[in-house]
Amino acid sequence: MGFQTLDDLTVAGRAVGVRVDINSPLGENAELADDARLRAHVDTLSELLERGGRVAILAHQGRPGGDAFEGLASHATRLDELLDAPVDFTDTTFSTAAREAIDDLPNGQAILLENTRFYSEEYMEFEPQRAARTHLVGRLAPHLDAFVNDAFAAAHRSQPSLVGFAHALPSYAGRIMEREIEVLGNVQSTPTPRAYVIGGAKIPDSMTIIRHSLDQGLADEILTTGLVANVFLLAAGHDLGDGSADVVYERGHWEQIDRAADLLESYPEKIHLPTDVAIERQNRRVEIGVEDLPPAGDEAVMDIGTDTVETYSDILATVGTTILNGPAGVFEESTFETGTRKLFDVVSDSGFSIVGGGDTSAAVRRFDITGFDHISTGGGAALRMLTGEPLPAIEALEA
Ligand SMILES: Nc1ncnc2c1ncn2[C@@H]1O[C@H](COP(=O)(O)OP(=O)(O)OP(=O)(O)O)[C@@H](O)[C@H]1O
Ligand SMILES: O=C(O)[C@H](O)COP(=O)(O)O
Repeated sequence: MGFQTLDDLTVAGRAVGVRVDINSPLGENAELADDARLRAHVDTLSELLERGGRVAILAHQGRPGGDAFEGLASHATRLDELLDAPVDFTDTTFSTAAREAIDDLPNGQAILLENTRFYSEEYMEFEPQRAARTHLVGRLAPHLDAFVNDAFAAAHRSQPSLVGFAHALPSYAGRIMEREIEVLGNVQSTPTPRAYVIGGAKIPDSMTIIRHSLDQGLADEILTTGLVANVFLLAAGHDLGDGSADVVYERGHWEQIDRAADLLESYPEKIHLPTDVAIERQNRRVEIGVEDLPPAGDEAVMDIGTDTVETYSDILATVGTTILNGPAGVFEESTFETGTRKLFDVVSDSGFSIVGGGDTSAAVRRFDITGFDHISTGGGAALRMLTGEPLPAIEALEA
């Protein structure tokens, strides 16, 4: 690995800035609705605190203008509960008060600084050298002895707190970052044959993963589900009816049908499409074979069907590794959760299994499925890593 880890860092008595990704779903009153990302960082934070570090935690929440763009007070309260050491909060990020609070931190105690994206520069992307000259990094770095980046889920952004500190201070990968790079960056070393189960709604990213994994010889089987499968079914000449076609069209994915058609032409034996699908008819789930498409009126394809789950399970029983990204259907609705629940269950029992994606992880938690070998904390970051794209925050750690 071309970067240093916590094993290389002298912690006791030193002020350590730690960038985490605790960007989380919020409830109606802007309170934390899911603490999974906070729990994921407990290992790194506890280790630094137990080793006597004075820990200043940096994080973002939401995007400027978005619904989830809120402060981090409730995140601090939850971190304080999750960690054995006290976690304070300051409602500014790099003001005099915030910097004094860092200077005054006793050994083994932490403070969470306010949402980094409250400051305009943090929502811009820079080269590390330039990011080091932003107000956020420029004002905080002199109060820190070292920087730890554990925010793998945001590693695809070259924003100041993610790449600038790495230029200004001795820098180290946190435990999440280390493990994600080890697993997602070494897919080529996992047991073969490999199946990629690709679903969900991020069609362009999914097409890129499928193309990359097949062209690089990483994938032996591609099992398509979710909206991704709908695009492949359209590319294969199936008429999905107005309901599904409208969804693909409204989300601007119409041109992705050509990419799917090219993939089917290049790899006809490796790419698998659903043989049956679930549609909504009079508020009930009805399964139909793809030969019976299109459904009536604006009925939309919302899930894969039972036969497809069985066929895919037979393939998964023969592989050494499965990489899973994206739910198999609209799992948020109980009528259409079956495909996702059953298929995820099978994947969790098959060889070595890697799961990535925010909604995918949410589905894993919702159905309480255990047994996966690696559940990535990242959505976009995991996707990019799986397609072989460099991630700026990791590159900054390696520089
Ligand atoms: N057939 C379908 N029609 C419409 N939406 C679908 C269908 N199948 C799955 N979805 C939707 O796909 C969404 C999840 O897709 P997405 O690609 O965002 O997952 P993810 O990769 O796990 O998440 P992220 O990349 O955001 O971290 C869910 O909201 C689900 O309802
Ligand atoms: O949730 C995520 O994917 C990360 O926290 C990055 O958030 P962003 O997509 O708003 O940059």
